[in-house]
Amino acid sequence: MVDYSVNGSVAVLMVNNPPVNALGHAVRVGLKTGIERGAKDSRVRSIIIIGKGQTFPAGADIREFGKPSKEPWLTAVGNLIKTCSKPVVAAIHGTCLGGGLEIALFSHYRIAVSSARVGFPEVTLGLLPGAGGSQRLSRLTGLPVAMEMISSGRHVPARKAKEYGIIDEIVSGDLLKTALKFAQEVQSRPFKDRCLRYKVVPNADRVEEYASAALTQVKKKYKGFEAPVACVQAVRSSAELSYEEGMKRERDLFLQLGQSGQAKAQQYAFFAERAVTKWQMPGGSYKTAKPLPVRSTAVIGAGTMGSGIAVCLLSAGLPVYLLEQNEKFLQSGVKLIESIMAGSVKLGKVSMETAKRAATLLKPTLSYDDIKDVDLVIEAVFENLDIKKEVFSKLDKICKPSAILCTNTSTIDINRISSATSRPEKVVGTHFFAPAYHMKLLENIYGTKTSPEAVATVMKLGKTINKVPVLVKSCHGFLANRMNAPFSSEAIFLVEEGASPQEVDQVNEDFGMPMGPFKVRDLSGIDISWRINREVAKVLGTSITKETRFLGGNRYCGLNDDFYDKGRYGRKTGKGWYLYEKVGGKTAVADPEAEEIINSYRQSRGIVKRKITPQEIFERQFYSAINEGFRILEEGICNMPEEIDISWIYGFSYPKYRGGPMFYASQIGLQRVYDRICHYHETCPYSIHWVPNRLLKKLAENNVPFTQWANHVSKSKM
Ligand SMILES: CC/C=C\C/C=C/C(=O)SCCNC(=O)CCNC(=O)[C@H](O)C(C)(C)COP(=O)(O)OP(=O)(O)OC[C@H]1O[C@@H](n2cnc3c(N)ncnc32)[C@H](O)[C@@H]1OP(=O)(O)O
Repeated sequence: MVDYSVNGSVAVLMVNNPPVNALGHAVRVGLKTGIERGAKDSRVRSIIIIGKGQTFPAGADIREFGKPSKEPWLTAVGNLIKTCSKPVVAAIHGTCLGGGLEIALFSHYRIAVSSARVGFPEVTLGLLPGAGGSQRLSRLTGLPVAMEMISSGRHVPARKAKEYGIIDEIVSGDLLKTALKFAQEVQSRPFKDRCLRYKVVPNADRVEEYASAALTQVKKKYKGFEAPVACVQAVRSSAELSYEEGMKRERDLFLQLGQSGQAKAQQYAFFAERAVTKWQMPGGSYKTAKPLPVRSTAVIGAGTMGSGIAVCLLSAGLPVYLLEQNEKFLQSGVKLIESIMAGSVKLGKVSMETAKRAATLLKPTLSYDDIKDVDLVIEAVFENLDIKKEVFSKLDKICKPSAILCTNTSTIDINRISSATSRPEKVVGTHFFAPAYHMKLLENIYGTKTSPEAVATVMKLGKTINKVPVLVKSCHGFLANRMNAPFSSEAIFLVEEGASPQEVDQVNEDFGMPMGPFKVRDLSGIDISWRINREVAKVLGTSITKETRFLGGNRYCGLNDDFYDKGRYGRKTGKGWYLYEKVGGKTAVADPEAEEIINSYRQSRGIVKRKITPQEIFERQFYSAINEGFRILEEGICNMPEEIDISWIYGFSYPKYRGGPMFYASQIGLQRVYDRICHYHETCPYSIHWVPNRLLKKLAENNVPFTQWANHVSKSKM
């Protein structure tokens, strides 16, 4: 795990633990032995620590967290480095993160190649640097930088790290050769004062000012997360306490966080995000299917979604033909793209260089002929089967045979769309979430005839455009919207029965959702949900009237329609479920007129308003969604609960510190969740989504641990 060799007067400790050289137990033992050996070796006058392969150690081995820790601990290894009688040089490439950066900061010198990145991402795992990083970084960088770096987990590029004082030298050429030269040079220099423990924290007298600014920022930016606050507190103690006391304070905070449910959930989410990349479908998987190259693209439809999708492709450096049916729509799409790009530059999300290049890559057009040679097309026209089929029939005639034809449908079965082409194997769903340039989920959907090659192509595309792609099998609503349907319907039913939109939103926001369902409805537009309901009715061969109480055998609430009839479409009209300060405003306040609409709706239908508890609000929304999640698993729409959880985290901004709805259910206990679902099945009749799911029942009855759930999912279609 750590290879020891001597080159002239320099010992080289090469960490060899692919893929990321994580500092698991064997590596810690190897480093300890290597340092002790180097210290004793009479040939050796300095020591290098370097990573083999793609990176310097990228942190502790996260898989060891939660298990009994085995000595030597990282701090003990670090203390050996720090007190070594010979100077130790950390030679950094790739990602020097977490425990890796701890090792580097214990070393006496740090050199790095310019492409390297350093950081303390522990906070993203619900933790803080646990081997003294919060005490040593501030001594190098000062308090504000240390507080920001540690509470954000940001990866800092080598050049910036040099500016901060973290890296001593940026080097070029072969890292080992340069490091050997550097390690020889430092042999004649005194190095005891290189030990960070003896440095004073710059501007320690301003700690109160820095800490209060940092705390205000993290509480706003990472609302609900415990770790960022603890990170600031740990760095703060580096200025307020002695080094030893600060180390103890950091340790206490680390242990507190480690025992919290948040850390467990965030570490689960880390591995879940990686698990979903290992997709499988009938006839192929990430192991067997090869993606086709995507060098050019087209987006059909320059509305809000189409323009947002174009921004994603352009930002990744892909040329995009933006196709519309008339000049007016086309120009409005181009303007929207320009304004999204300008906004992203202003927020520092996109560099000016990328924005300028994007402008040259965008090719607005009205002609299908222009897109005949592109490698991949994404259709983003109105959510209507007939219109989509018309577009796909044209694409089939025009596009080259190898082109991948994607649809950004949010609900329609891919098989119904691909039937309009002679090449259903090339048709795949790529469902973006609004706003497309911001939300990270890309729900990729395969139909019965979609080829693994087409899936491999869109899974790779997702990564290229910096999204988190999740693969699901086609069905109405797919994974995310299918689960969101009961969640969202229950919110309206709760208001119909007596809750206020504010009460429902509050429960959701207290749980950690960034916005309650009624604020979301106001944002996306009440007219949009009105129209979707009509489309659903049309597909079911019926229509919606004031008397409609059931739709497709399910309970239906017409409250949304009453708001629509009053022209209250949400933010875009300045009023919806809430009142806004202006048309397009963002500040939602309760509105007596909205309350009046709700009251008269209840009166006209003889509904007697009742008091609804926050617990009922929570359970009816989240447990109905969880029940649907189990149905999705049972039907093989996805293969593992991780795919559901990641879809909620990145598609609906579900709080990562709760892991996702399925993980959350496992923490509550499946038997309890199942019992409550049975209760609502009895007390809330007429909603198919309350029929208790069989898979859930089976897993609950057999007390199956979360990690085994996927084994009970139907794999018959693989
Ligand atoms: C007393 C306690 C003292 C100290 C506390 C120290 C705490 C820590 O160090 S916490 C860990 C801090 N480090 C991180 O959080 C880094 C996590 N990793 C990443 O961000 C990325 O993996 C990467 C930037 C390092 C590389 O990205 P990429 O090239 O895209 O690869 P993948 O993310 O797909 O990862 C490949 C493979 O490696 C597994 N993996 C990555 N990091 C770790 C890790 N720290 N421990 C264990 N395993 C790790 C990852 O799961 C992938 O595995 P699979 O191929 O099986 O999916």
